[in-house]
Amino acid sequence: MPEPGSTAGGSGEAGTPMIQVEQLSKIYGGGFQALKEVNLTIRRGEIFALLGPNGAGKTTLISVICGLVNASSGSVRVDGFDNVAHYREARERIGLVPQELTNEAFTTVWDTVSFSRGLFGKPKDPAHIENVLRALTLWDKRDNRLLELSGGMKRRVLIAKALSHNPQVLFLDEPTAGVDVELRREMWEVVRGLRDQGVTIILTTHYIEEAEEMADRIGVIRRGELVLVEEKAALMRQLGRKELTLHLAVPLEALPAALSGHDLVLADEGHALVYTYDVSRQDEGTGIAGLLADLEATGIRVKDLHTRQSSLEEIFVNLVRESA
Ligand SMILES: Nc1ncnc2c1ncn2[C@@H]1O[C@H](COP(=O)(O)OP(=O)(O)OP(=O)(O)O)[C@@H](O)[C@H]1O
Repeated sequence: MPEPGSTAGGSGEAGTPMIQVEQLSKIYGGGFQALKEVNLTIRRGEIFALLGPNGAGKTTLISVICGLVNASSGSVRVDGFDNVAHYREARERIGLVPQELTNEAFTTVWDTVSFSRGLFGKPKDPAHIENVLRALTLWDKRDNRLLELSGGMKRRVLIAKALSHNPQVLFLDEPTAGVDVELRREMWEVVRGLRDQGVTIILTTHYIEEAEEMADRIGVIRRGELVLVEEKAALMRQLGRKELTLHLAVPLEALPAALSGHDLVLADEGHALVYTYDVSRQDEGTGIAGLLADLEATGIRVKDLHTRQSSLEEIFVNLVRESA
């Protein structure tokens, strides 16, 4: 690992991790362990979704990475810089979007975003602030006071503030908590646009739909432990199960013994058979051919059939249940 300040440290080189978390633990004052030996590498330019139930440790993890909460043990590097020994270098690479605006109702959009940049000791850069406001379609509102803005615009102001000092990585803590569907989609567009401009994005969410829609990779945290980190597509493939529903021409009262070797359930008051199989085992065969042959041999006629892939939501629920 390059030492901070060396040629590789903070070089923004493609291929080097944006964030590296090693053996990170956090025990709060009262003795509660909120993080347990978390290891996590965030790649440059990805959208990483940290998913977990209430109280799992999501906010604690991002707070420690951002240097707002001290770790009990372990380390965090941001662009190669240790976030304790080289706090300043690490922190200036990070933008943090909190859930709500605080007490700035009478400030204008322009002033609040410019002020945020100043907090990082960065020289004024009106051209950059203009770019940020334009990218977030806030330019026309630059002279409006925050209290005059809609909920969606306020959320975009939070992002503009976090981007004001040119961070390379943006943390969004529950970016769409409590917002309507339309605004949620608008936020997703904004986040995708930022990723397209090269910003690494880490978001925490309760909404599986949000992770499914947005993320390149997904981490699932539960009781302070990172129980899974996986490419979204691979997660869907590996853990996804598919269901084949066979609608029967003549309803069955019970499952015939001849079919007991298959993973079948009688449904829809005997009008359907539901067969479940692992998508990941498709290479070895799904067992569907054998099932259809056995159905024919038993004289069961199938009227219609359809398949359904389980959603990330089901995968997530199963995962959390399994690690309970
Ligand atoms: N300052 C603190 N002192 C003691 N315990 C804390 C403190 N902050 C958080 N905790 C506890 O640590 C655990 C993790 O909290 P955290 O806020 O990180 O969870 P979260 O996953 O972000 O939850 P949510 O989705 O509800 O925001 C919780 O049990 C919480 O009560």
